Amino acid sequence: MSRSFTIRVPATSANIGPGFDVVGLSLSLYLTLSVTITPPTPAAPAAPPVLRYTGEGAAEVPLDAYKNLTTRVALYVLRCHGIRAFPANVAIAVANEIPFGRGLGSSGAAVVAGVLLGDALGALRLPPARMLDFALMVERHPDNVTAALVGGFVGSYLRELDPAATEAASVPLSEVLPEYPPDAGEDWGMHPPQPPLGIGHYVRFGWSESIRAVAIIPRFELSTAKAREVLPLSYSRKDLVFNLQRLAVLTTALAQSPPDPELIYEAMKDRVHQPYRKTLIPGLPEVTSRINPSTHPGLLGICLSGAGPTILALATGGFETIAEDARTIFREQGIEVDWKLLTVVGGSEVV
Ligand SMILES: Nc1ncnc2c1ncn2[C@@H]1O[C@H](COP(=O)(O)OP(=O)(O)OP(=O)(O)O)[C@@H](O)[C@H]1O
Ligand SMILES: N[C@@H](CCO)C(=O)O
Repeated sequence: MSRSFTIRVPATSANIGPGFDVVGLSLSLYLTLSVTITPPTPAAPAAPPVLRYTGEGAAEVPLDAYKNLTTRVALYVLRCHGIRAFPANVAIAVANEIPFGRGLGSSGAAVVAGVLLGDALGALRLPPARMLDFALMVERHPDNVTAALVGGFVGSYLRELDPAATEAASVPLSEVLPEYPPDAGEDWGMHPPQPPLGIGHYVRFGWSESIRAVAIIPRFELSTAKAREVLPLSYSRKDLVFNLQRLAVLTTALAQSPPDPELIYEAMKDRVHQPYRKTLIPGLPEVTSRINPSTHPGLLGICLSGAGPTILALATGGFETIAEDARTIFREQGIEVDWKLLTVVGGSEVV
């Protein structure tokens, strides 16, 4: 008897202005994996996983299960539990709505989908906290993966680990997710580094039902790695206090009904990452200053989504005007955009 299940993981927007590497929001675009496992028969003998892929990223994503990010994460989870290989005859049809490298958490979704896939294929029944540990061994900042896993508006921190656990959690990614060579022997990669217990901890904040997210998505990719390279290693006390003050207010202000635009617009300003990323995203300062609650009724606040280049506008109305005016500002810089009106959704599901 064949077995089928579906994994659905939402897009996410990290930071929301001042909450760099801390807060994330799950949004209504999905990475969906439809998985079927068929037991081998004499007519259909055991075969390695077959991946099919449609939607965002289809032209560039590897379909070899030993190279694809999601299936490599699944294999990492399986091997950490002593399971050498994928079950025979696994077919995975991926449908992806989350654009790659735009600041909408595509890699976080792929990693979370991989953890859920490994858990389901190995019948491991890992609790969510342990799943988060596995996701954090691959994507080292917690904001996207936590929101993608548990859903909603979420804040998270990484626990301070003892020296042994710190070492375990800081092994190079190439050791966690090795490129499985085609000629690898049976035992190759069988002893990957185990995640320490309880790396990430989170809390879900309230969210006002009236708030929607307008994602203004430039038609170019910006890798998170590149957008992190431009950030300084240290910050002034003034800039850190600027962000802490705003983040403390923002986490409660977005739950209030009705939400207060004056409070939220100021609370979504940032001095930790956006000022440095403007060199990679022409038009960023203009969009976030020229679109404000005075010029655009309904707007609450506006920020870079994750590492960019997407801009996230939180609003209770005036969505189309906000998006079209952002389009005009980006066009002045020679950048074309698409936009989507999104809602805040629940976390990942396996059904
Ligand atoms: N569904 C997927 N399957 C396989 N690989 C993926 C998938 N989604 C994303 N990736 C990989 O992740 C890369 C994008 O990750 P990156 O961290 O640079 O951006 P992002 O996650 O979209 O943005 P951000 O982290 O700022 O929200 C892609 O180029 C691709 O290599
Ligand atoms: N907090 C991360 C999110 C990337 O998805 C960053 O801004 O680099």
